Amino acid sequence: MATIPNTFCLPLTPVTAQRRRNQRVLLRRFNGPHQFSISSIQPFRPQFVSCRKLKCSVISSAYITGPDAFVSENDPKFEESDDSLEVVQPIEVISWGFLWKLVSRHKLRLLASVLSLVGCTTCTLTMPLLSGRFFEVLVGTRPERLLDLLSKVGLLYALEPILTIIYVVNMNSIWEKVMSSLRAQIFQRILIQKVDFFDRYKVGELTALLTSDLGSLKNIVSENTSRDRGFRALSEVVGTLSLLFALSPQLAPILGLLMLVVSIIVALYKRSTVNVFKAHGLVQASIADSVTESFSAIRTVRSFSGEKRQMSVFARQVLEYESSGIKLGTFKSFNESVTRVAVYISLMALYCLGGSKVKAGELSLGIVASFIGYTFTLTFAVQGLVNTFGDLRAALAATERINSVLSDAEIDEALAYSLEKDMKQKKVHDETLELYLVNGSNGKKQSTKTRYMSTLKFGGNVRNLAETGDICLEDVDFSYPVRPDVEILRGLNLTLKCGTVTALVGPSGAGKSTVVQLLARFYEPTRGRITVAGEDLRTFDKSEWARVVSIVNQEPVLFSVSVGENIAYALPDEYVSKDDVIKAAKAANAHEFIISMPQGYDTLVGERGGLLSGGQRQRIAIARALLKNAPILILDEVLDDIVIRDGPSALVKGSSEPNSFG
Ligand SMILES: Nc1ncnc2c1ncn2[C@@H]1O[C@H](COP(=O)(O)OP(=O)(O)OP(=O)(O)O)[C@@H](O)[C@H]1O
Repeated sequence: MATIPNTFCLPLTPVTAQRRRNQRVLLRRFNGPHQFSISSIQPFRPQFVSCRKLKCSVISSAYITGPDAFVSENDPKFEESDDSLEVVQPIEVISWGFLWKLVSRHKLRLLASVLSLVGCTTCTLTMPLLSGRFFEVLVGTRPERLLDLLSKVGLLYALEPILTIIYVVNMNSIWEKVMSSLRAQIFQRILIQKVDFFDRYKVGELTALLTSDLGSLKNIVSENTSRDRGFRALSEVVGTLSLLFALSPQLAPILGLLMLVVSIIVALYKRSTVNVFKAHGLVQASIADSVTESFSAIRTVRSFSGEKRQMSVFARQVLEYESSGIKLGTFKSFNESVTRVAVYISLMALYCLGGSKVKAGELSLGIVASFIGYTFTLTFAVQGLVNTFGDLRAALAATERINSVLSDAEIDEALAYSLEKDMKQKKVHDETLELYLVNGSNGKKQSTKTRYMSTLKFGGNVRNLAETGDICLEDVDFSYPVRPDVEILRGLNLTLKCGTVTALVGPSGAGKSTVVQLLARFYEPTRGRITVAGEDLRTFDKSEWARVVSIVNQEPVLFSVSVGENIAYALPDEYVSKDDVIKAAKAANAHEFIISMPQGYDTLVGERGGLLSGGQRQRIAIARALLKNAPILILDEVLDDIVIRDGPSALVKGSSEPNSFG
């Protein structure tokens, strides 16, 4: 494993006597391969500055994710792209155009769906007509053989289910494929947001976008392919009305009126329940939120005996859910009975008017019987159609929610470009990623991307620079985007000398971890710049930069896979041999405890690594960082007794394992 030219420790707070002793150990031990320096950082007294200034400095269309790079000389690469620095309008994640683009990729299935829909509707609408004829044959007013008529009815009964299968299967397949692409696109879109986006939204809210909101969109087709819903209901309503006016212009208005009344009733029902539905949905979401919070913080709940409190919070929400559910039920029952009343009135009108016309010989018995059949067809179809409109409205609201969260949020352009570049150059060999390769509908965005991608410096350079050059923070100011009026860093100048270990010390909240986040480019300075070998970090492809920085965080997070897989995550796009994993674990002094676990490297670590101790988690995180073999290693509050061995170079923080350093 290569040496670590730049090592940056961020450990020492609060600076207790014990820790001071540890620092000395650190110093003594590092007088070998590395030089060691300690920089101190003082908390910056928060100042309230004008937000206007900060807002203006954000250039959303550029790959520069903070303000303009502070470059002493004119950089031709920046000038080339000047004309495209105008603000790009927020791009809707889900638009009609994009949906159509996804749907139209399945033209054959679409054709099969349309043809089978026409077939199904024809069968359905012919049935009441044949029932009418059946009565006429029975009473002898129609000179048709009963067997012929029954064979026609039998044919329709056989055809309709077959066509229904073709229709439902194709519609579902198209929509499932569309939804998969959409889900993948939205997941990717969330993944490439700037880090402050994740400071703004709770995980539960983001999860809801991908689950319940996209679920509403999915339902618009998957729950509306049955006979009385969606396109089938629409085609039945249109078909029935046309047929009725052709059969009997005198009776048709009765059913036309029925249709109007039923749709008004259902629409009124929907409208009056909008708020109850909304409240119901919100309570449902907050139940999910509170369940996630209770279970993920189960140890905190236990340690404070907070079970009763959590139970009471949950029960309050469940009761709210129950009460909105009961209200919905009451509305539903009114809707059902009023609709029935409308149907019965229409039937009575049909019996009276139709009966008198049959008696007067103006209308055949078969037509009146068909009309009675069409009454039910029309009622179910209209009800279904209005319900489908309700679903459509829910889907539109969900789409609006997704768009409002994601369209205005700022994508981390630098990350998006490098990810797209990797995928386009097929650097990532994974067939499942094909799902993400659907271009959005915005061509302008594409051309802006391509232009900015060309302004990034050649990626291969980054590693060389990081291995040989100092890292300098030059006059850096920083405020977190969620609290733009609180300055965390002001005018910070710091040099991390190449080939040395630098420790940053300071009181809690001074901004040490913030410096780490800036070095990792999770955030960009609000003023000033960070350079490596004199080059502004913002001129580098973000993924390339991520490859040259390894971080072990204060609270390292592990994935709920095996220990070995967690270490191998250092190189997520590459094949990592078990030998390399073991070598890294040994260097991080983690090998012994790993092999003492029941399944060794295959032991599962649980959610967020919860089945391991904090120290074990950190050792695995260090092994992961070492396997990455990045030229810059950042340790943020690594436990005092953690020892890293790394071939000729090593970093020790803490002194409780005197024999672990060779
Ligand atoms: N994501 C964030 N959004 C807004 N403010 C933040 C965020 N993270 C940290 N802060 C604030 O920034 C300040 C500096 O925090 P930072 O974590 O850098 O301190 P630190 O020196 O590393 O502290 P410690 O030694 O306790 O870890 C604190 O006041 C903190 O509240």
